[in-house]
Amino acid sequence: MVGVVGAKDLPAQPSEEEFRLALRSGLILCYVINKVEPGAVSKVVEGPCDSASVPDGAALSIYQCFENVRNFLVAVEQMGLPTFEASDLEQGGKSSRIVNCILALKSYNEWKQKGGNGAWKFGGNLKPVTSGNGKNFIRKNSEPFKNSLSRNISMNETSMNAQLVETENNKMVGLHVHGLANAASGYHRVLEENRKLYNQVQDLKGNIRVYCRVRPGRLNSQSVVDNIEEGTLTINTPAKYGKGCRSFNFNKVFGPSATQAEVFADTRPLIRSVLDGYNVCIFAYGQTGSGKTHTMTGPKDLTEDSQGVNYRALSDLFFLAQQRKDTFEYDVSVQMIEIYNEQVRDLLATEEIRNNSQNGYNVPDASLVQVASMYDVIELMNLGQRNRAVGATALNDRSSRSHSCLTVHVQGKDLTSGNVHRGCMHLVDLAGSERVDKSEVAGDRLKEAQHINKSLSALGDVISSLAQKNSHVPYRNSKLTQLLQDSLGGQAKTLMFVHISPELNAVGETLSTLKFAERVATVELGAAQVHKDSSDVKDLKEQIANLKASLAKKEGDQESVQHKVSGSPGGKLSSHSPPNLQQEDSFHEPKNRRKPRADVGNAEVGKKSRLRQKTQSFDLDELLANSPPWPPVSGPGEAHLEDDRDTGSGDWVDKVMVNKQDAARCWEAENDGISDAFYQKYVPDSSKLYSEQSYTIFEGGNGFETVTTDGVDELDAATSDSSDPDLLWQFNHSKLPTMSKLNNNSNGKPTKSPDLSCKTLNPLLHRCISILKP
Ligand SMILES: Nc1ncnc2c1ncn2[C@@H]1O[C@H](COP(=O)(O)OP(=O)(O)OP(=O)(O)O)[C@@H](O)[C@H]1O
Repeated sequence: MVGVVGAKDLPAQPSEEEFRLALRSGLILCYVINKVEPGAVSKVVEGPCDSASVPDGAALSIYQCFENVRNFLVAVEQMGLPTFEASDLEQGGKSSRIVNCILALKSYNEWKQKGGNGAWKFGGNLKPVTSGNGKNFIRKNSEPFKNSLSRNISMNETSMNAQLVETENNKMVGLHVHGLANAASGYHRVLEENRKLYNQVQDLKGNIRVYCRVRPGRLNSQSVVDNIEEGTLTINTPAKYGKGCRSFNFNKVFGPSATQAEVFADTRPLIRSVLDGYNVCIFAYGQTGSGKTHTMTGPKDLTEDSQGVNYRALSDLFFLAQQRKDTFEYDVSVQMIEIYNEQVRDLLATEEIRNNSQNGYNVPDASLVQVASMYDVIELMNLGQRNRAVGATALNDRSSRSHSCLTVHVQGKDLTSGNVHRGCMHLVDLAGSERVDKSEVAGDRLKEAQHINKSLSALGDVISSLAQKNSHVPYRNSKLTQLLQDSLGGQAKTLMFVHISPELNAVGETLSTLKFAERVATVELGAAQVHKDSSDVKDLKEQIANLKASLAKKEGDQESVQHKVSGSPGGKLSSHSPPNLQQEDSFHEPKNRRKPRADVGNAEVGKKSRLRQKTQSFDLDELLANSPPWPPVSGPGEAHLEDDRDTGSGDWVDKVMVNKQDAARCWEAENDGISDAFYQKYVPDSSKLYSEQSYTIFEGGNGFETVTTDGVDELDAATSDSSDPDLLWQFNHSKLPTMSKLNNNSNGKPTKSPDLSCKTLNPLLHRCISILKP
């Protein structure tokens, strides 16, 4: 009988929607009875059954229950329904089992419809007593039972008829909702398109991209996050911070349930950029314990799914490089450093290189390790992680006490044109800001916290200056800002992941973090530029090499003639030569100089044992210079240009950040005898310190020399700026003294190596040319 109702009112092959509605209203009971034969139901079962009152898969369970009561019970249990006594259902023949199963479900539905409070108990009053088919089952039963059964059935019919009416209404509502959903999805499409366009405009302007990630809340804590929608995060601010809701807009907001893969998906295009020769910086910012390390590296127990941005970025890089292998040959190497208590430390050094020097800026040699596969990278990153300064605070039992930076250098050679692209990527996990009272730190931890907060505040100052397009940007106030200078003030593509903790007790830090992040998003870096070394440049370099060789030869000849004439090494020609050029005369490159990256090798090695670790001259300047060292002159309207101009806009000079004020400081430092290796390398000519058009080059042993920009000719232009990367690379790295060498100097005073920057190159080339001119 029950089946008759179903047969009358339901189509033989209901649509998914009809099935769903029937499921919701309980009509499915009739339907299932009616459609007992396999196929009819199973087809629908595979469709969506997003019922509010009957969980997904209910239909499958109902179907299964015809076969086996135990299956039904298991399915019911799997659906999260309360279980009931199997004995209630198992007795009797197939039909009685079916009826009981159905009544059990029916009873469950009714209980749900009434609000589902308390524990559900099987409310069926049917006691199956006989075996046989359904007809026998009903016919053979006692009068009271029959009455009870027919009462039940007629009640069911009435309620089902009512439910059918409701179903009609539901259909109408369903259609209406469907229309609304369509409109909403259209609206979201428009929003998405707007956001894409907005992002494109931002890219063109070179804005720093900001993605916000909300960590899952701690157990039993109240969340301040009111709403997350695409790029908007709304925070419920408590009275203390001006009660109400405050919204923040970012390029993207990831909620607590966002997976590592989802977070990385929006970062992926940047990885492609590195291979195309752009500089990229991805850094994680946020209060301590807000999830920075989780995003950048992953949790302590790492699995493939939980790997953070660092691993995924490198993995993608190798994947893309492999995809392009027919057209490009890539060479990838990595460095890992940390800035701990304002000291830069190498995280990949296999020996203990922890700095215990007392004299301030003391940087160990940093290892640049060529990698050929993810395997290499994972090994290195594990090593780096182990070496990282980590400590427990009240807010995070594995708090990073330093800023860490994984730098990836990529050189790609276009196999067709011979052009070389150089990209560099900084992946920075900043130490978390913390309120020392909250994190309950003391002693060393307190000192660390103070350093961390100080450097983050220096970062804030830099961001403010950039946002306001100030002429002076105080990069030099911390190692962190020096490290990020290229990325914040150069033509890099920069992405900041800002992290927040959703707990109410962190709302103060959350709001200030979000305000800071909004500020960061306004910083315009100018459109990023690709770093490409064309074959023209290669020709020029060859010419320079020839000139150098000829110069060396000619000078050697002249000197020997001079010796013969004067009989002394301090002969006439020599004494008239500019003092530092005497030191640099033949451009001999030191034995330990870094090889041009093209010589380093290619990315074919894949085994652990073949990791090649090169320890080389390093300090922060070098780290910075290790990014392709020739970002071209900045685009118009950029705040940092001012600083560049101060220092002659030369890219390399830009990197060492010597501006007038800094130069003055260098000079003071020098004269005060302050042992500061950073300054020691870049000692200005005091007499020319404030001359508008003068550029300082380095002490050559006998004094200082200053080169003016006047009369820069074509050759200068070709060799002094971004177009001559390899030379700059060599000179920057070859002639700078290593910090370890500086520290080991027997008289305790650092040696001032003669240095050659792009600026020193120009007069030398002039000189080459003048000497070589007939
Ligand atoms: N999105 C997330 N999903 C799951 N767990 C997370 C998430 N973000 C952070 N956590 C967990 O929260 C804790 C703190 O995260 P994490 O160490 O990454 O914070 P942090 O910002 O790097 O802190 P600090 O600045 O002190 O180093 C860790 O146990 C981490 O696994």
